[in-house]
Amino acid sequence: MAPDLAISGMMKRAVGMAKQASLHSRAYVSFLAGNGDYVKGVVGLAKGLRKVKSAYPLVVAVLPDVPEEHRKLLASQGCIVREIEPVYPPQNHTHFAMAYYVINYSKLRIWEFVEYSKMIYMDGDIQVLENVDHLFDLPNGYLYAVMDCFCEKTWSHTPQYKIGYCQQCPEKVRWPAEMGPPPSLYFNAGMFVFEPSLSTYDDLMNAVKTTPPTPFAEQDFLNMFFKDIYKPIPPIYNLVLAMLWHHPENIEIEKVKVVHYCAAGSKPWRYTGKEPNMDRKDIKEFVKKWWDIYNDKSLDYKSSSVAGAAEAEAEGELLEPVDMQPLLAALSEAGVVHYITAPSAA
Ligand SMILES: O=c1ccn([C@@H]2O[C@H](COP(=O)(O)OP(=O)(O)O)[C@@H](O)[C@H]2O)c(=O)[nH]1
Ligand SMILES: OC[C@H]1O[C@H](O[C@@H]2[C@@H](O)[C@H](O)[C@@H](O)[C@H](O)[C@@H]2O)[C@H](O)[C@@H](O)[C@H]1O
Ligand SMILES: [Mn+2]
Repeated sequence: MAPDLAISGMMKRAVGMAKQASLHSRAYVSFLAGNGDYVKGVVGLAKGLRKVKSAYPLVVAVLPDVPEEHRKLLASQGCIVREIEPVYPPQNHTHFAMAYYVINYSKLRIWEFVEYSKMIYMDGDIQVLENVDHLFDLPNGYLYAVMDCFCEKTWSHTPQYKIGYCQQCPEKVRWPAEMGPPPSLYFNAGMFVFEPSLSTYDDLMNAVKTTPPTPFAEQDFLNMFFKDIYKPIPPIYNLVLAMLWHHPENIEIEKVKVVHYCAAGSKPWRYTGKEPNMDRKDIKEFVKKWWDIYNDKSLDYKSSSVAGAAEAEAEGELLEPVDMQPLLAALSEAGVVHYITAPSAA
């Protein structure tokens, strides 16, 4: 092959690697605990992100109790599996809205994933229907998430539920002055855009040790902790399904990009249609969308090395390992200075 062609091929690879490396400073991240069926949710999310051609990988923070078989399944779907240690809130007699919520405090470990400059957290019961990579370009320094709704029975312990107040419709039942200031804007912790940081992580770990647990566990805690830098984003980025029957006026269903199957009975992999609201046409359609993605074999992960090598083989050009140093030197002379230097050959 003529030298200039060889160089251009190597240039392409170098830029590709640098792009890939710089892309790697961003990732989606989910969370998996236990040996139950939530792994299906995370596999579904991995396939959904592939379907919308997201440019970023999906990291999955797994607790030690996630079996090897589930970790292998996630890796086979292209996920980057990272084991984390559990995080427990201080002991007290709080009744969580759902008993299992206590394990959700372990989500806080993702602030330690500082090899990524920006991440989008998504619960395993979330599905992405349209590409939302542009959220990574939101200005740094804030936590972005969708406002939650206080109208489900799970909120019956709260003053806002008792008086029928919800931040989704603050004019409908006004917050009475005699009850002091209305609650701060409150986000659903099933999806949020954040920046990993060791100092924030340390502050979170210290704060969680001294903050009495409350019914919505880590979601309440995260809302307290990030109160001053929380920025609401539109509900199309995390459709908490209960919004469909409590606040349909706030939802443009055809514009929904991310669906959060958090309403009781709405987890697609356990769906029976028997719980309240689960026989709704829109719920059935969202559950079907989830299953269509989950069952779509064309969305299974084909590892780039396998796929790439197969394509290269097909093009009669086997991918040889390339010494990137001369190229990176050439790139730096050409002013492409922000590349990640290839690992030294030694
Ligand atoms: O047994 C469990 C329970 C929860 N989760 C993870 O914790 C997240 C939060 O729990 P869930 O979505 O059930 O809470 P909801 O949003 O329904 O309140 C899930 O999406 C999973 O990612 C898990 O992996 N195993
Ligand atoms: O551990 C607390 C959880 O609290 C949140 O779920 C709730 C919340 O959305 C309520 O508003 C709904 O009424 C309820 O159904 C739903 O389960 C998060 O989605 C989840 O990730 C996790 O933080
Ligand atoms: Mn959830």
